[in-house]
Amino acid sequence: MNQSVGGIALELAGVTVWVPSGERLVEDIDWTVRHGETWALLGPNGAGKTTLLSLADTSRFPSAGRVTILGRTMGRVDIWTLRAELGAVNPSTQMPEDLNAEDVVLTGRTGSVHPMWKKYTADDHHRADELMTVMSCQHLRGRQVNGLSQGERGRLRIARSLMSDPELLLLDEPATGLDLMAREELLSAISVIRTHMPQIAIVLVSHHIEELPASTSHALLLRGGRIVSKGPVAQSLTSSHVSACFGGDITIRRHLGRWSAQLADAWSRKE
Ligand SMILES: Nc1ncnc2c1ncn2[C@@H]1O[C@H](COP(=O)(O)OP(=O)(O)OP(=O)(O)O)[C@@H](O)[C@H]1O
Repeated sequence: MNQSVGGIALELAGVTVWVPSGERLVEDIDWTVRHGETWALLGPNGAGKTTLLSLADTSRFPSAGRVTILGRTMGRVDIWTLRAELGAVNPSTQMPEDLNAEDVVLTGRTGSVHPMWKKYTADDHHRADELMTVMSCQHLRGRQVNGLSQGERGRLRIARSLMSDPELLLLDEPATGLDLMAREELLSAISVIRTHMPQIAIVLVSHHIEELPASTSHALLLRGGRIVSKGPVAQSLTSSHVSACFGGDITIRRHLGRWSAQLADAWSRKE
């Protein structure tokens, strides 16, 4: 299903998730992600980010409320069909170490761990090549996974997830554990996706605002399972909201599209 920019990709309405012990992991969440938007899902440890992402990738059902993904409401749809239309990227996903990079990307076409050679057409090979260029990993084409760095693997995983032409891309802490250059290469590649796929909706989970790509258009800040702020970054990603979210007097700055955070008293001591 090809959606146009502005249409709803993901909608959570009155969503609460609780566990058998009665603990509420997220509560009263209303959240709409539209095609063409890149959302950052931010919050401290235990805020509920993974819980929200697991609702969006269909691996968890809400205890109350409604989750609608690409026009289909959870509980009324075959989740396997829906899952095939999502791009969900988790840095802990293993790739067969003996495959070369292009083959790994191709497996995204069939959603399989190992290549299903008979199913790939010349167009698939061409698309894999294009996506490796988008994610700045075309030079890795013939290299085996076991020789790739964490940053290279991260870009490859995203290229692989784009092979199914997902309308919704979910990125779980993509920059965690990367060194400075690998992080910067990954974040600029994520921004480039937007240029090539203007209609795709992207949700990216992070603890750190320094790890947000410049293309981030919206943010949802969570604390203790509840929303602190949400909406376009100019309104939601402010010093006061980030301070309330992480607990501290935090000053946010934006420079050349990217964000940085500093404790306000640390800043005043420097001056
Ligand atoms: N199955 C469970 N049973 C009980 N509590 C849980 C369960 N899963 C998660 N929690 C709790 O729910 C809260 C939210 O967890 P979640 O993993 O969504 O947070 P998070 O923002 O992703 O955290 P982190 O940044 O540390 O990954 C945490 O307090 C966590 O301990």
